Amino acid sequence: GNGSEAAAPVPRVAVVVFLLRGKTVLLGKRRSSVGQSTFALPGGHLEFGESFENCAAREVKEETGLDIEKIEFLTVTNNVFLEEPKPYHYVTVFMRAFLGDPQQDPQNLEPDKCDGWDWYEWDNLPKPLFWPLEKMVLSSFDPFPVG
Ligand SMILES: CC(C)CCOP(=O)(O)OP(=O)(O)O
Ligand SMILES: [Mg+2]
Ligand SMILES: [Mg+2]
Ligand SMILES: [Mg+2]
Repeated sequence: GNGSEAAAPVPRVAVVVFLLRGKTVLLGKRRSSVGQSTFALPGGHLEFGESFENCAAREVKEETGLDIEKIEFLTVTNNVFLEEPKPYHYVTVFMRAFLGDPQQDPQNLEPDKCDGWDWYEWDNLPKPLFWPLEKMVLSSFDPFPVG
C-alpha cells in the first residue's frame, strides 16, 4: 500500500489503583470517549519501560495530586469490547495502595477527563461503574487486605 493505512490495532495496558481509605475506595466519574459518565478507579496507560508501581503512583499523582504508598499488585484482567465504534482491547492491571498522608484530599487535576474524585463505601458503590471494574465487582473481588 501507500503506507497511509492505519496500523493494525494492538492491545494496550492500563494500570488502575484501588486507593483504599478505611472501607472506602477512590472513584471518579469519567469524562472520556471510553467509559463516559461511568465511575472508575484512578489510573491510566502504562508507558514504555515503566514498572506497574511507578505507573500507579504517576497516574494517581497526575489525576488526583495524591501521594500513595504500599503499592502492590492485586490482579489483571483482559478487557475486549469490539462493539463500540472504536474497538477496545485493554489488559487492565489492578493495583492496591494507601495514602502516604491520610489527611490528604484529592484534587480534580484533569477536569476535562474526570468530573471529580470522591471516596465511596465498598459495600455501597455508585453506578454505573466503568465496565472493567464492574466485571471485578460482579465477580465478588475484594481489594481490601485480610484481617
Ligand atoms: C480506557 C482506559 C481504561 C485505559 C486508559 O485509561 P485512561 O483513559 O485513564 O488513560 P490515561 O489516564 O493514561 O489518560
Ligand atoms: Mg491519566
Ligand atoms: Mg496516562
Ligand atoms: Mg486515567
